[in-house]
Amino acid sequence: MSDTTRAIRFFYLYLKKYKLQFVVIMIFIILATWLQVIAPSLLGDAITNLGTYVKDYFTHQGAAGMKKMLDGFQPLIQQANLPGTTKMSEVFQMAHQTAASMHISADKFNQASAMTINQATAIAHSHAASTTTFMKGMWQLLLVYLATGVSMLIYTLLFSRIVAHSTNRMRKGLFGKLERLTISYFDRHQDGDILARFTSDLDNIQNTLNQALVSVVSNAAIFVGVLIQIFDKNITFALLTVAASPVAIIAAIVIIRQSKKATDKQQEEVSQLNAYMDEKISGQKEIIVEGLQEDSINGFLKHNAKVKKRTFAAQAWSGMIFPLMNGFQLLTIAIVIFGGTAYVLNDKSMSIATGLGLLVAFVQYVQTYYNPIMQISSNFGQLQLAITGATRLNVMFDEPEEVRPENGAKLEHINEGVQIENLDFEYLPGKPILKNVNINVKKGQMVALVGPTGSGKTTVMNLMNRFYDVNSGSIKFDGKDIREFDLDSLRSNVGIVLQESTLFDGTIADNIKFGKPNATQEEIETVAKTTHIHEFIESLPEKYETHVSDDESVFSVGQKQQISIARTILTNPELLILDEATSNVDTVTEQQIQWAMEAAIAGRTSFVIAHRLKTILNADKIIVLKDGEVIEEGNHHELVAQGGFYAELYRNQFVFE
Ligand SMILES: Nc1ncnc2c1ncn2[C@@H]1O[C@H](COP(=O)(O)OP(=O)(O)OP(=O)(O)O)[C@@H](O)[C@H]1O
Repeated sequence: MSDTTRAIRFFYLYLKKYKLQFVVIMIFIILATWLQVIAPSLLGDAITNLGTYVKDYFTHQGAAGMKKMLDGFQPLIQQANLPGTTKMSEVFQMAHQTAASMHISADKFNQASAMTINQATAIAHSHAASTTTFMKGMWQLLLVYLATGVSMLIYTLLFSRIVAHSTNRMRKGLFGKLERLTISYFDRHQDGDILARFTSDLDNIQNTLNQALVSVVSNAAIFVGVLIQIFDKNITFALLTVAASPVAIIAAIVIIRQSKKATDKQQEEVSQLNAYMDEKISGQKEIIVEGLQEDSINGFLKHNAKVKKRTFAAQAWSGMIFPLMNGFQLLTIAIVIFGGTAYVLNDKSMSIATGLGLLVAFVQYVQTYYNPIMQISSNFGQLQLAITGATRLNVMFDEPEEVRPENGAKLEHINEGVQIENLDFEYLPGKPILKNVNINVKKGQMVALVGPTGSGKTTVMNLMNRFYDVNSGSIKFDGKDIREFDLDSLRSNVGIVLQESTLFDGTIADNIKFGKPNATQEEIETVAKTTHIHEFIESLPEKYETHVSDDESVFSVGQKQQISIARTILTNPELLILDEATSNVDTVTEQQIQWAMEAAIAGRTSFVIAHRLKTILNADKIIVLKDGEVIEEGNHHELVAQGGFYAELYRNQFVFE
């Protein structure tokens, strides 16, 4: 499936809910388009009406009208030799008398005067009619502009609402998905990359839906509407209007293609720069320790220079489209004026006012015709970003989720113990990590896992609460495969203290009661006392209400682990897995961690991944792992007596410490 098809499928899934709103939006887009299309025509008509109105106005008001009227009376007035100030009724009266004295029959006189009066009345009527037509045209135009604005406002508001709702649903869906993903997804993806899906990818989709999509749909409608309208109005003028567009469209396609290539390269460079910065920010302490700041800056400058180069290229290509289309628009206006004037002058049957109206209307049409082409081409880059965004979100949505057994049994207690049987596991196909591991632990026993780095100790822990599932063999609680338990109940009964503890944004109290939000202050303080961190917390000005986060912590690494142990004890898990902190901690903290661990382990079935062997001297069982295999098993004295790998390890560490 192509990226565009996947993106369309993605948008369909999220937008199909708003079918009715889309129908209303389409109605208003079509209405606004139709109004915009007829506006130039109405403007042309108004110009024609204005011409007639002005002509009639002068005919009626000006010299020509007066002359025409007076022409009829001229011979009579001259013959009567009257002063210029005489009123028309007096003139008429006198003219009548004079005509009688000149032996002009009353009939003839009446005929002549009636002709004059009719002429004046016709002019007055024509003037009144053209005034009404002109005013009506102006009102129509005003209403059309007003209705266009209102229609655009309605569909834009409706669209904004849909966009806000749908992107909100996308964000929620994405976060929900994130929570359901397997741990291996997080192993394979950098934090920055995951975060980018929530920020830049969603932003691109939101901006495109908000601006570009409405614009593309309405502009495509306007384009079709203008085409129909111009060919309906006048074929010669319409042909003149579209004459240059094939060349314009070919030029636009070429530029858009180049622009897309340049934008892709720009984004590649931007993501490389981001990855570089991500790496340097998280490793800043090491950079300072090693005095590598200058190298770090030089590396940054190299990436930044590449981004600058690619950004310029992308901007140059995408910036070209607008002036180019503007040029085609101006060229077409010139074609319409020259070609149109020649056509109007050649067509004897067309009045000057009609010709002028057509010219004005088509100069307007050229703009309405090119505007959509310009808008669609300039929105293409934004559309491309949204397609990329939707594709990236789709990829995340398609990731496999944790397998949750339907109607899985609720785990409440572990009454007999934990059995790991013939367990094989590999993270990556063809690279076995654990090989035929067998461990049997009775309820309440403490088992220690020891072995060199990379021997698979943490991996055993990862399998115990189903971060990963075994490839073959099984892990059983009281003889029941852990894959048959409801995942939430399994995890809430398996407490894990990780080597590197995390603090969440909130107070110290919030952090301790993380796994049991309704814990009382008394319960919180009890576990803090058990893990020997209470006194330190009490020494802080705001005590348990001190604000902490993973970045701004008041705790040392060892103290963080004490908090983490307190947090785990509070949830009172049936099985405890403890990965001892390897980081250098001072002897006082080490002793406090040791006490905290002992308090956590007491009476509980537990696995301890030990790095300092003195932590596990009292373990009921010590499992020695090497290259993913159990090579020795027994308690401390038995293993020392065996004189094998463990005895060697113990001797080395003892000498070292
Ligand atoms: N997510 C992963 N994807 C692929 N390989 C992994 C992953 N996690 C660990 N490994 C590999 O599995 C092997 C066992 O790792 P594991 O973390 O279980 O060792 P460990 O005994 O706990 O080491 P350490 O004492 O250093 O914590 C190592 O070779 C490691 O590189």
